Amino acid sequence: MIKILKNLNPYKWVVLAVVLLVFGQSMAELFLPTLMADIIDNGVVKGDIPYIWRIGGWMLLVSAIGAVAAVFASFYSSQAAMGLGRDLRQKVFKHVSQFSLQEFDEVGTASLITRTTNDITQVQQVVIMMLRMVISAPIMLVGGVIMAVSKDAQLSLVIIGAMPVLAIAILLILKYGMPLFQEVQKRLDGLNLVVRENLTGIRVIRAFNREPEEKERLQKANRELADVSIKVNKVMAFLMPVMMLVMNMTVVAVIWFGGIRINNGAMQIGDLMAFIQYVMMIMFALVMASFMFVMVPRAAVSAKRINEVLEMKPAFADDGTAKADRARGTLEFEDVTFYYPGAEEPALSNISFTAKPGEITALIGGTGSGKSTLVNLVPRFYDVKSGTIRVNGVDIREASQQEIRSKIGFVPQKSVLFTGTIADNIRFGKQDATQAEMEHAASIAQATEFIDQIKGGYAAEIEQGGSNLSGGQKQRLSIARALIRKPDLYIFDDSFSALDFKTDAKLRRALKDETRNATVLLVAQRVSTVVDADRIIVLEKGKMVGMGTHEELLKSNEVYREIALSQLSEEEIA
Ligand SMILES: Nc1ncnc2c1ncn2[C@@H]1O[C@H](COP(=O)(O)OP(=O)(O)OP(=O)(O)O)[C@@H](O)[C@H]1O
Repeated sequence: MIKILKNLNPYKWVVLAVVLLVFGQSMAELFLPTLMADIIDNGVVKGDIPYIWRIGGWMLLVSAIGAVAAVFASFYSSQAAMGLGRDLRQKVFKHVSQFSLQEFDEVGTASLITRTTNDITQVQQVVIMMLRMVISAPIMLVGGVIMAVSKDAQLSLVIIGAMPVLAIAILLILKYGMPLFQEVQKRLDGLNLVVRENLTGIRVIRAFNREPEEKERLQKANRELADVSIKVNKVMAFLMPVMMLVMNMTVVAVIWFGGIRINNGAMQIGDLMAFIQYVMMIMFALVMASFMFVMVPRAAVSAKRINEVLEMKPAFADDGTAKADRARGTLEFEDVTFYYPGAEEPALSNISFTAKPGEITALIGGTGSGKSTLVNLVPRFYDVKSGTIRVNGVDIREASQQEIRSKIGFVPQKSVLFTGTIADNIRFGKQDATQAEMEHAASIAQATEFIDQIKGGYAAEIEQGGSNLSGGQKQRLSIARALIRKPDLYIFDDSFSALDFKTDAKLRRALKDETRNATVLLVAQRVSTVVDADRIIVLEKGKMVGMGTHEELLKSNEVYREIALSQLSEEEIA
């Protein structure tokens, strides 16, 4: 929590203003009962009307000062807390954007979302409260005690008797409530996960008529969150009544003993009334403090979760400074082995090959054989366990990730588009591309045909995730997005799978010219897509079990022949 509070540094002057204002407000509140006692004892009892007017005027002035201070304190404390929240969200988001995919896998996207939103809001709320209470509660407590003792020291013994009772009650409640707060945030993560999966997977859920089951899953997560929240609130619900009980009993005791003292002539009526108000203030200060004891640990749980993200170091540093321009367009894997975090078996082992400009290197293999893993290592989404990957003749760890990625045109397995127009999405690859460059990229990607037919053409809006386009259309746009960069290295991760055979063939023909001076790494499921590749790498369970041209592999490689035979007829192969 303290670490998080250090982020309040830019708002130190605002915080100081809050401190001063709250101090002023508390002082005004402490002063009022004394003025009231004065009015009663010297004005009302003696029937001195001008005195009542005069002191009444003072009371109004003091109240007004207190009110103005309270309003400004509230304004500035909100300003500081909101600013802190905004800065924290920015900081977390910026930090997360440096993560490799390994950290994303580790924390989980749903939890990262809760941590950047709900957890930060929790901290924000507590900071508002703390800014005001941390100062006012001690002032009211100490000031209240001093004033009460000054009014009647003997009667103050009642307060000393009440305090331990209140303290024990608060401690007991906190002991049961605290562990539950952590659970609430954890379950909120769980609920977010289910909601996210349900909303993004709505088509599949409906197609498989899984709505009732999914509804049940959501209800379960929702119920679990509600249950633990209710449990927390049940415990916390005791807090207020218990405190009110202790407070009222104390007031009753004060009136009882105060009455006796007034009877004996040891105390004045106005002083007793002021005394009661001071007792109330002391008790309220304790209530405020106990609320803080409740809220602060709760926010501390959130602060811990935020810190966990902020302290998480990216699995590898992005500190390379080399320029990736030693051997333009080459891609080299040298004895590369890779494990996913926590996996016992390597996802890739001892992969070596070299690809040169103008060449197409294809990767083929069964599902789960490691094809996507291999291409994901090139833009350094993950780091290799051993071995070296070189892009343009430079070890990708020696250059910055930005430098390496600027040389790559990456088309992922699952097309991801962003809200905006078709043009925005293609220009995502190169922001300053001209209209001509964009149209050229679209035409190579075989996207012109459908863009021309869409109402609005390049200016047509794409909905969230590209939901108003077909799978093949999305794929062609993500290909155009990569082509527009004119990179040294193209990576196509199974990027032609949603295209029909005719478009697939046309696109590959157009690509051949376009990529004449670049290296192409291509993952494919279809043998027909890879037949004219210069080099086909056959993967099985993360190992290279063959490398060569289509003809060479047909003759010499059993795994490849099996894949080919399962897709092409004997005549086509011959
Ligand atoms: N993020 C991840 N964390 C842990 N293991 C993973 C992760 N991604 C993939 N794997 C595992 O690595 C292996 C290779 O997966 P990969 O996605 O590279 O296969 P693929 O050949 O591309 O398959 P497909 O053709 O089905 O896309 C699989 O066993 C998979 O379970």
